[in-house]
Amino acid sequence: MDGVKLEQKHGKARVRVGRVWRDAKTGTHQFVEWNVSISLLSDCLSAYTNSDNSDIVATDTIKNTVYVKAKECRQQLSVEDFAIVLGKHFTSFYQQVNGAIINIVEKPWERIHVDGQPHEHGFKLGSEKHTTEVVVKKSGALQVISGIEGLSLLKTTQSGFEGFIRDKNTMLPETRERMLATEVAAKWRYAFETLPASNYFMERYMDVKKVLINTFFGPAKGGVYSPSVQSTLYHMAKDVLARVPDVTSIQLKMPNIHFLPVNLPSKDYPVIVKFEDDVYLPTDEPHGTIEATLSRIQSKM
Ligand SMILES: O=c1[nH]c(=O)c2[nH]c(=O)[nH]c2[nH]1
Repeated sequence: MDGVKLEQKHGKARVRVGRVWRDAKTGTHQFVEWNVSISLLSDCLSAYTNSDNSDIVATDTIKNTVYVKAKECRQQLSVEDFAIVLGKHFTSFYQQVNGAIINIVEKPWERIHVDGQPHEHGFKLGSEKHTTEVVVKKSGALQVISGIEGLSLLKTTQSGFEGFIRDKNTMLPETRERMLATEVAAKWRYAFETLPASNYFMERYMDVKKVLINTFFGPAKGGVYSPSVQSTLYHMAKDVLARVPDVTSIQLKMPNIHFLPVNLPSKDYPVIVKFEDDVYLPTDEPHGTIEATLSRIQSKM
């Protein structure tokens, strides 16, 4: 049809795979669980316009390929490296495929310790998740975004919020003493040109996570004062760019999860509960939404 433009992609979402690697010498097992979503950018327009499926990679084949490639990876690898393996396969194996977008979320299985000893084959579920989005072009060009989801952080003091706009709808009192709680979701982009060495992505993930946590809390003794979620978020992003040189930009989403002071006044008695920075009502809804992206000049997120 004249005067219209068709843009399309297809793939398979939420392909779940668990992979065990067994070391026969030591008896130690490694384990990961991944949730993989794949979108292919391919020349299959006639499937849409002419009922001709001859250029389609079936989404069922896409799903099977996840298991084939998981089997072929003989050593444990990061979500980023597995996404690159998949993206390279689809863009090089199929003439029709010009690009592949791979998203993976890793479930946080952690090795269990029994009597202080790492268990050979026992794991328990942790909290925050390691994520990635990799775009592979037919030329082999790569874009890698890594991320962390569900990093729940809370401090019981060293947080306040003052000096904001006051109008007829404002009830919130100013304070220099409150709880600060959030569930950090971060995504960051890398600057590398060529494929990095193995372990690179795991190491950078640990680096970024450590900076986010250290900057949120400050020193173990005394902490650091937060004048707002916005300010703390900015310092966290700035410290990641300062301390992890390969990261060119970072996006942080930090909901402000409120802990409301509990005051129970009474008509008949002096007061039932008087708030003294001690008893709170934890709430999920509603929550503040605060997010920002910090980039080195000339990089894009
Ligand atoms: O750190 C905060 N930032 C806000 O934008 C905000 N708004 C609000 O009601 N409380 C807070 N706290």
